[in-house]
Amino acid sequence: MDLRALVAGIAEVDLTGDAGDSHVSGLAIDNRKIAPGNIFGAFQGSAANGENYIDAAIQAGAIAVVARPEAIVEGVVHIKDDQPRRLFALLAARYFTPSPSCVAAVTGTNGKTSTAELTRQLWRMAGLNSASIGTLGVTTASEQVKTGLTTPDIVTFLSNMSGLAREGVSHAIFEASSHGLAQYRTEGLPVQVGVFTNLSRDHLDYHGDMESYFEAKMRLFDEVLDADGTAVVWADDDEWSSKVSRRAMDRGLNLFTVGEKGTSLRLVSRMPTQLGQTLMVKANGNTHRIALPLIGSYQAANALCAAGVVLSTGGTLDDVFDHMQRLQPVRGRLERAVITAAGAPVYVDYAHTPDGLRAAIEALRPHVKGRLITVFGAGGDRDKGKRPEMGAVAADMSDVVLITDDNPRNEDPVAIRAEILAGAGDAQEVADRREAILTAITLAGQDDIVLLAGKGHEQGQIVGDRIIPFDDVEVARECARQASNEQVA
Ligand SMILES: CC(=O)N[C@H]1[C@@H](OP(=O)(O)OP(=O)(O)OC[C@H]2O[C@@H](n3ccc(=O)[nH]c3=O)[C@H](O)[C@@H]2O)O[C@H](CO)[C@@H](O)[C@@H]1O[C@H](C)C(=O)N[C@@H](C)C(=O)N[C@H](CCC(=O)O)C(=O)O
Ligand SMILES: Nc1ncnc2c1ncn2[C@@H]1O[C@H](COP(=O)(O)OP(=O)(O)OP(=O)(O)O)[C@@H](O)[C@H]1O
Ligand SMILES: N[C@H](CCC[C@H](N)C(=O)O)C(=O)O
Ligand SMILES: [Mg+2]
Repeated sequence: MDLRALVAGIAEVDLTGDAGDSHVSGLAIDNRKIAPGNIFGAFQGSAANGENYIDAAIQAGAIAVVARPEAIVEGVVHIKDDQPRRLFALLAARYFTPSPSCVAAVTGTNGKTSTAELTRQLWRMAGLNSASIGTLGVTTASEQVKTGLTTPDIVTFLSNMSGLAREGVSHAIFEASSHGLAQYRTEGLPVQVGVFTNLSRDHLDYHGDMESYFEAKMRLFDEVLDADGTAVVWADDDEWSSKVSRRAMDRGLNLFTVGEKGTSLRLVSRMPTQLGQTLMVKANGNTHRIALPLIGSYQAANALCAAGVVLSTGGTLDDVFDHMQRLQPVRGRLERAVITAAGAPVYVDYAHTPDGLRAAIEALRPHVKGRLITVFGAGGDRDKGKRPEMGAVAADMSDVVLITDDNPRNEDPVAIRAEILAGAGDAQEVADRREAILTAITLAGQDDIVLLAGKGHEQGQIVGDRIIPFDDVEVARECARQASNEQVA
């Protein structure tokens, strides 16, 4: 495609001479990734100003630069816009084609990865070639490739979407994080369904306050979703659900509400069983019984949101409810890592917000006869205000709490732990995560349950710029072996 064709109808650009005839060979938002013939997107970011790299991008062969009108672009085409990220996304979407014919997006503080993964599974069980893009990476039926972020940058996102379509994927769902939405990382391709799971405290370091955080999420329904699309809304978030539904209705979207207060899929009752739960769900006037093989009300919520997506994209009630009974667990979400020699199950969960921690503990509580022992920390370079709140939730709802490290990044781990401890009453502090896990496992008796929260599927502990290999599930198994050997010795 030449530059003239790429910008036509999207941007007003001065293409005097033969500039419009240049062949566009790709797009990049980082000058270090520019190849000859690329278009460079120069954006002002939170750590750097991309406009400072315009000259370097041109040196590397950029033929055009998308940037604010006031940026200085010399010698190549300047594609000017006050919102360069938005305009760049539109050009990238025209470049990276085709895309899967059916695309859905999920936003919310917690439950995005789970809802995306469960939707992918339900589509697949319906015989569709499906994929998801999110925290776990790009996932298809046969492989998983990490991207590093929940919502990848726009070039990675759109190039992956078109790659999936070329491989035959017809149905794709992606996680729209608030950072991703605010930075226009997922624009340009048609999105038929948007899901809202819930909103609670997280990422206030970036968004400032809850209203701004909420508004960032609402871009999904206000702008990203197709005008004739469907909003699947979890109806039981008392503070935010009705606001989301109203936004969706104001824009004339189809509304599909799910939950105890939902009307499209009404959760009538929920009974925990040993390895899962029985849901009674009312839809189209009939009540259906679903044996969901996942524990915890939060997993029921995510599974019902996933059902909402599939039902909004052509699935039938009977099929979807039947398939829900065969869902596989999502990696690192209430994953049972091991049962200790004493008989205590050890669960790994990705809870990294106060509300997530509450949800994970509530999920396990019906299964605890003795004590619930919770081990967790909080990530560095992230919202500090959530730390004492997480401490308070863990202390109020667990019988024993061990505070440890979770990705300190560039912060002092001692200070992070102190901030959690400020809300956590008489919680114990065990700095080293492996030692904390071993302590919990050694403490746990046959009626107890251990919860290792915060890292879920993660494979490393981020300390400064280093990533030290660390997998909660593996470490739990190793510690269980060690504790058992020490008992025998
Ligand atoms: C705060 C944040 O969201 N940062 C992300 C964002 O940075 P930014 O746009 O502010 O960019 P910047 O680093 O300030 O640089 C500005 C521009 O200059 C360019 N640049 C920069 C340096 C250089 O040498 N050359 C160059 O061209 C950059 O490519 C960028 O376009 O875009 C970058 C490029 O895609 C990301 O790498 C970066 O992720 C950082 C590492 C990060 O930690 N992000 C986290 C907070 C994040 O995005 N998390 C969300 C939510 C997680 C969840 O709750 O699920 C996610 O979606 O993962
Ligand atoms: N519907 C829900 N309601 C409350 N808590 C939930 C819900 N779903 C998940 N959680 C909690 O949040 C954790 C993370 O879940 P998941 O990975 O699905 O969320 P996410 O929104 O993708 O998170 P991230 O923002 O890191 O991408 C879970 O391990 C669980 O503790
Ligand atoms: N996507 C979330 C993941 C947090 C996971 C936790 N282990 C941490 O490092 O804080 C974030 O970037 O805030
Ligand atoms: Mg996620």
